[in-house]
Amino acid sequence: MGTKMKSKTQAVKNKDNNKKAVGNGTNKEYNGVFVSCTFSSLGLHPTLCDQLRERMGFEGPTLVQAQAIPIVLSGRHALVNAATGTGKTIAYLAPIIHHLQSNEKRIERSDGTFALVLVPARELCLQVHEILQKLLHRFHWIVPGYIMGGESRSKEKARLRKGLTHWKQEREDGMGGIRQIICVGVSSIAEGRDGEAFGACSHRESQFWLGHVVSLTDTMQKHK
Ligand SMILES: Nc1ncnc2c1ncn2[C@@H]1O[C@H](COP(=O)(O)OP(=O)(O)OP(=O)(O)O)[C@@H](O)[C@H]1O
Repeated sequence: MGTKMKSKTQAVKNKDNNKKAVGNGTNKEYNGVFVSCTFSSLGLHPTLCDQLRERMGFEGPTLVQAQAIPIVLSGRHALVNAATGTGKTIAYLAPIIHHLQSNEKRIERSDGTFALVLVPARELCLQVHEILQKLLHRFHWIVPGYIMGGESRSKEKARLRKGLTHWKQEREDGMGGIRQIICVGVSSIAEGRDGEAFGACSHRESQFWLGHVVSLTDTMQKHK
């Protein structure tokens, strides 16, 4: 990430909030949800765009992806609020992969964890992990993993010992060294704490917050 971290969170509210992207990935069937630009025009790496097309079957971005991806790529914090099923998962995963693969010196497992995604449910954790595995097919040096309650602790320990560049977990602990934090379903995670801040979201909407802990470029420089 070449830009300096800015302190303000950029709020992205999908104007077409009621329409869902759920489907087989064929853009033409979902007019109003998709925009006419391409993933590469948003600034994403060509290989990543290929993966989105070939592995996921996505020919172009949804509206929320087109609105959020350039903001996240620019290094700003973002709070994205849109109807469920509008494609928010790719809106935060694609920029993370873009940044992690963009360093001249490939990151290694021993460099530690760079990004953490906090999700409110086990099922979602597994879904996000599955998407990451597909998107990372041609970026084999970026290793995804997950930690969640009810799993074998020894397996989790073994995964952590080997090193995870990108991992998801259900709870917030052990965050040292992480540069990007994504909270999915912020209102459910924040419930009982400062949940009121997100009280304006209706039940048909969900949101994620993505924060840059420090500029990833600065971190990468240390490893050169
Ligand atoms: N660019 C795209 N082109 C075609 N289909 C897409 C695109 N982006 C996402 N989808 C599909 O849309 C569906 C919903 O995406 P996703 O789960 O990311 O939405 P979401 O906004 O994160 O939903 P939720 O708020 O429920 O977590 C999925 O089936 C996904 O494969």
